[in-house]
Amino acid sequence: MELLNGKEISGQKREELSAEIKMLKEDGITPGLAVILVGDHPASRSYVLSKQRTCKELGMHSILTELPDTISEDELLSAIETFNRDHDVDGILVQLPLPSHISERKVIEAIAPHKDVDGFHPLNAGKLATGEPTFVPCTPLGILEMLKTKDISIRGKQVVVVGRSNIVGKPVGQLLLSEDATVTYCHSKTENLAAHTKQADILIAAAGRAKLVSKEMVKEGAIVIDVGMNKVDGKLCGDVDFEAVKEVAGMITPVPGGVGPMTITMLMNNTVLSAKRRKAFKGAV
Ligand SMILES: Nc1nc2c(c(=O)[nH]1)N[C@@H](CN(C=O)c1ccc(C(=O)N[C@@H](CCC(=O)O)C(=O)O)cc1)CN2
Repeated sequence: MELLNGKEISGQKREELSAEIKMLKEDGITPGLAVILVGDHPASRSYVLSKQRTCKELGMHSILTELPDTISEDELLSAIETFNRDHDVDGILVQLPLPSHISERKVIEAIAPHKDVDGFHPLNAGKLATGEPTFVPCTPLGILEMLKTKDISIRGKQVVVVGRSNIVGKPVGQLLLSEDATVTYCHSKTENLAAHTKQADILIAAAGRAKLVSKEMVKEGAIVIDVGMNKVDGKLCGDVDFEAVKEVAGMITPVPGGVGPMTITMLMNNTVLSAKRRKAFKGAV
């Protein structure tokens, strides 16, 4: 079994991005990311600070707007609008989840699609589904980056995705379909889950249920990607029973240190992509 080390792969990708950012800055463009955090959810705060820190390390411009969880939906929408109009901002994201009185859909739809570096706007989700170039959500893009870095072949392979969220499950299946995989989606209503997962050459667990995937559900030699972030007895654990599954998997991502670090790196990737588009646009006018 080989461990798919997200920190290591992330580090390599960040070096590439750093060189691209240097070139953009030489042309007078500093990639800029605006992050909006609503409320004081400790995990969200820690992810947001990590995004800011990574921007700084890579020499990018970063703005953090913190808003109280009592903020109205309209006030949040107008904060987004300010960044939509700011020419120094290439990427905008609102950290999820949001308080229950705010519509996630309205918030995502308020972000200008050309600055939607999370890739959650329906226009960008539609482009991904129809195979057009677009911002791909960061966790799915990070998974693809890991597979490609490790020269894991995708074409014709059986990919089973457990989970159907708009952030991970659906887009990762679409992304790997565009890489010519044969994709099966499973979810909480799937009958005989193990019969499906056992077929997987690449198994992606993104259901949000601790240790859902047991050793018996995995084919010998399979690539197992764990997207789960569950807290059990105060300890972070994935959707895969890591200790047992590592005995049968060919390669496996740990939690922490697997897919998580890739998510933030691919956010930087998408912001750099957006800045490159700004540069191309500037050159064209
Ligand atoms: N607007 C968004 N909101 C959320 C997203 C997102 O992509 N956009 N994804 C998640 C949270 N997230 C990034 O925002 C994220 C989650 C986890 C990690 C990570 O590196 N995890 C570490 C462990 C961290 C820990 O100890 O708690 C790991 O797996 O090694 C990075 C980013 C939901 N919201």
